[in-house]
Amino acid sequence: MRLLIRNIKTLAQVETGAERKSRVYGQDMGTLPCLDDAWLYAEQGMIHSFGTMDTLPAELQADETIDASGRMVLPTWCDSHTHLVFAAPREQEFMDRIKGLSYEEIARRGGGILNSARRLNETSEEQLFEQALQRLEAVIAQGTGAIEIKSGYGLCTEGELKMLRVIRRLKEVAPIPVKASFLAAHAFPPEYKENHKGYIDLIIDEMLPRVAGEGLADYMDAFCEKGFFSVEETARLLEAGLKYGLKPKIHANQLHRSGGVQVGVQYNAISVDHLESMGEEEIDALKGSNTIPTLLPGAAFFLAMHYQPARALIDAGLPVALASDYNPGSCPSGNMNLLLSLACTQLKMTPEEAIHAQTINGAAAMELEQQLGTIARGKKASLILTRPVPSLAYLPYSFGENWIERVIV
Ligand SMILES: N=CN[C@@H](CCC(=O)O)C(=O)O
Ligand SMILES: [Zn+2]
Repeated sequence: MRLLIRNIKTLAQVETGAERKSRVYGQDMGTLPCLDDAWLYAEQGMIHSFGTMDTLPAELQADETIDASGRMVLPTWCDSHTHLVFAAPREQEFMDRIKGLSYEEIARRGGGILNSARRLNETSEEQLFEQALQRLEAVIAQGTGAIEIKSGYGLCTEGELKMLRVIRRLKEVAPIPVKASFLAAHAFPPEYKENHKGYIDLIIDEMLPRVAGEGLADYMDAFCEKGFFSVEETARLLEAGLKYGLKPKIHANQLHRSGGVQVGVQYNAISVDHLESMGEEEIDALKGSNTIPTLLPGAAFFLAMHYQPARALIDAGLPVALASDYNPGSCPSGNMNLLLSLACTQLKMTPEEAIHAQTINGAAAMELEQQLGTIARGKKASLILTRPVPSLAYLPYSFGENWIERVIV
């Protein structure tokens, strides 16, 4: 299949140099390389060539030609943090929070993640797969071109394996890359409430060997948080994961300054995610590390918490990523277009910074930066074609409007 898109008003996030970017840091995030009045040619799903219309080769033959007059083309979104496999929504807790209960209180009363775990363990693999596939198709239609999905609602060996097998099936059928993270350390199940060591032993001695044995996970995750997994417990889990080749990618500093960022950096995590609760020490720890600070403003929005300090992280020269955190408790939306608006309005990121954070830096937070995240020769032709729009800034500006005409993955 050969595809030619011509008369593109703006082809955004292009890479023209010989060297590939692996991520974009700090103030460089403020500039988005674009070509106006452009064309793009793809063959067998890969970007073959692109340029400005005055350079379009006359002999180019295509099976499909799109006239993109007035429209923009961007790389698809890379959503590096989701909990897309779950059994049921939790709108009752949403109502409880409206009435004044906090997310932490709901969790202490056995709701929250434990509520999702009960429901998941009552649901068959087949049903979970069908529901998750529908959600995946819906987010692809909203522009997501790569996604990471976590386990973490099983909280027992069979439940965790069931979730990871669902993710494996999604990998097999999805038209986009899917990465899997093993998150048994999401909450302590009730029977281990007073025996944390017992649950961590179970994860390390029983679950991990089976997860690794079946090749079910790419990354090791843990919810490093007050009332959940301590720094010491997280360290033990990350070390165990590394022995099986699972690189860390963790939940850190959502509700408190938990030490999660520092322990993630210590174990060379691919990313530390959430970061609502940050100070200078955490930012210093990230400087000079390879760990990507991944911000999840959808969760801060939905839980009405304070937002992540994106400006301070960018000013510190860090390669900030944005991800949806799609899950039934803290962010029941995987819409990356809405996230773009939140990043600009609440985190005070510029549209250019937010686009870097949702494309190349999101790709890097899943180790997919060689395949996705920019418009570059040899990368996947994974593209968002907009409707006619006046400018790039219009995309986050017109929040809630569907400005996507077509997603090509
Ligand atoms: N905070 C931890 N985990 C998820 C939410 C899980 C849930 O509430 O179901 C998150 O990233 O926000
Ligand atoms: Zn999460």
